[in-house]
Amino acid sequence: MELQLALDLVNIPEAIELVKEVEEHIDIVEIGTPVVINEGLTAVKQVKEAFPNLKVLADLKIMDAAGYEVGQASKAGADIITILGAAEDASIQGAVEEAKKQSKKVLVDMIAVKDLAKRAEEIDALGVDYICVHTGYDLQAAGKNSFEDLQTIKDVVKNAKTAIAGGIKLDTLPEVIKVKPDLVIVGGGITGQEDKKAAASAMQELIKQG
Ligand SMILES: O=C(CO)[C@H](O)[C@H](O)COP(=O)(O)O
Repeated sequence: MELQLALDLVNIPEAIELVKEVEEHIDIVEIGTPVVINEGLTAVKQVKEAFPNLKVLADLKIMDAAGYEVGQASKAGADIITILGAAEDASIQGAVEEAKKQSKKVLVDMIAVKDLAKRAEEIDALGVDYICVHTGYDLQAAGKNSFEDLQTIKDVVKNAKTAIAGGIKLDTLPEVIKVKPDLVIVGGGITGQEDKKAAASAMQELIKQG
């Protein structure tokens, strides 16, 4: 099980400072969608250059022109690129094809997908690397989470790794770990803490214990 730090509400220098604090406790650093919107793919490039030993995920949440966008993110140094589960199969296939060419990985974000089991099964057959259940900020605000959804996709996904994101904190992490995702994605649960290093370290420890 790996730990991904999601960076959403920072600029590039802040992202680099934050990763410095926690780098020994994380496996993947995510350049979040708001950061890419604000700063462009140069955020991916600069973070990858600063931390060549960490995997960098570009959270582009691709919906169309997938092959091209995966290509651009790959050029910038992303190791993993996200596409939406709601995208057309042709787009997901395009993303997978380009990622394979570039020796990169594709994570499918299932945010807003209604029939999770059916879509996860379909997407799993398209050869993606990760399928991620995700409660975004707008539904977190309404008190929702994806903990039950993780089991739903684990029941049908046979090939891809499974991942979960959305409001995971130290006190809810044990509930997530019980379902055994391959990847746990945490933003505010680390970045919103006074002692970010301690939060990341405690999460890493729980994950190691499985
Ligand atoms: O993709 C995202 C929002 O769309 C976030 O990166 C993801 O939800 C993780 O952040 P947090 O743990 O703060 O919810």
